[in-house]
Amino acid sequence: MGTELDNSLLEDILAQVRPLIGRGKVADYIPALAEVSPDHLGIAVCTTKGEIFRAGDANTRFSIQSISKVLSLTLALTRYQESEIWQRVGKEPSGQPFNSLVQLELEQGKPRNPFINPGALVVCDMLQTRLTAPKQRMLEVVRQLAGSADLNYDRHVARSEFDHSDRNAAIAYLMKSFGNFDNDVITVLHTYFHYCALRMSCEELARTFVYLANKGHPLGNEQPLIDARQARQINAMMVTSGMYDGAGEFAYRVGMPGKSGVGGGIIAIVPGEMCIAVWSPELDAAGNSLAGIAALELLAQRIGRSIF
Ligand SMILES: NC(=O)CC[C@H](N)C(=O)O
Repeated sequence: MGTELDNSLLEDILAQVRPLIGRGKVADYIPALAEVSPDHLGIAVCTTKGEIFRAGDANTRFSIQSISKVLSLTLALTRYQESEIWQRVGKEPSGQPFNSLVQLELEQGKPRNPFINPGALVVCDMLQTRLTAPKQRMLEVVRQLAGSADLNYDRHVARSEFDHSDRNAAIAYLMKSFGNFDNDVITVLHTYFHYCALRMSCEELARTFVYLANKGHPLGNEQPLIDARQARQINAMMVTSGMYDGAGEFAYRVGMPGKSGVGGGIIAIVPGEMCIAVWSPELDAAGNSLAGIAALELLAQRIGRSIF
């Protein structure tokens, strides 16, 4: 075991990683994301008992981007048989950038996993089929999980991504050409971009995703969102695919299931114990938060946690 977890430990960790700001690059392929100041740095922890620890900009909301891919998969698991999902999307790491088209063509339009863009687009296509109002439903679920009734989409970010959607549109149309996409591409892109444009703080993220540390049980809720086995399976896929082409490095340095977004957020899970959320907008070459990974690495060392 290591140092006890408290707010001052988190403050200390942020002070240690702050000098890394300036070494990464804020995502600019979605212009609205480039408007965010690179100086933000926040961390929050939510334990399965509901204790919250925080430091820095833990309560500032930002665009969660691909962290939403975990939420869309979770929602799909509540609406579909598992076999229906896994016949359309795989469970293997891609070893490619999150928005790559190459593998998708070679593998007949079946995405490697639900955490790269093609996989998440297929999952959103499935949600579009089964939910009458997929954007509204997601908001209800996330507001409930985070305990924040005023959580919302950042329409400016969603619009900006829609205006620069050629690559994601190409991915969706390619899958449609292989028969792995049922709904209107533009409609599904719209849903997907809104999910990515959810604005949440580290504290809200840590509360929201603690169900993955708690056998599928959201905070303060007797009813599980998904079952314990499914929570374990999502964690396993986060280890292999949650950080794209940086998954190996992240497993090596941090040793926890993690999921990143190009807004600079990362969630990490210590099964049975806690969810940690970090935010620093500058990214490394794989599109993961540079200082965010460093903060998680330090925290894992200081509290002596790893799943390995
Ligand atoms: N890795 C990410 O966060 C990418 C999400 C982003 N909305 C995209 O589709 O490109």
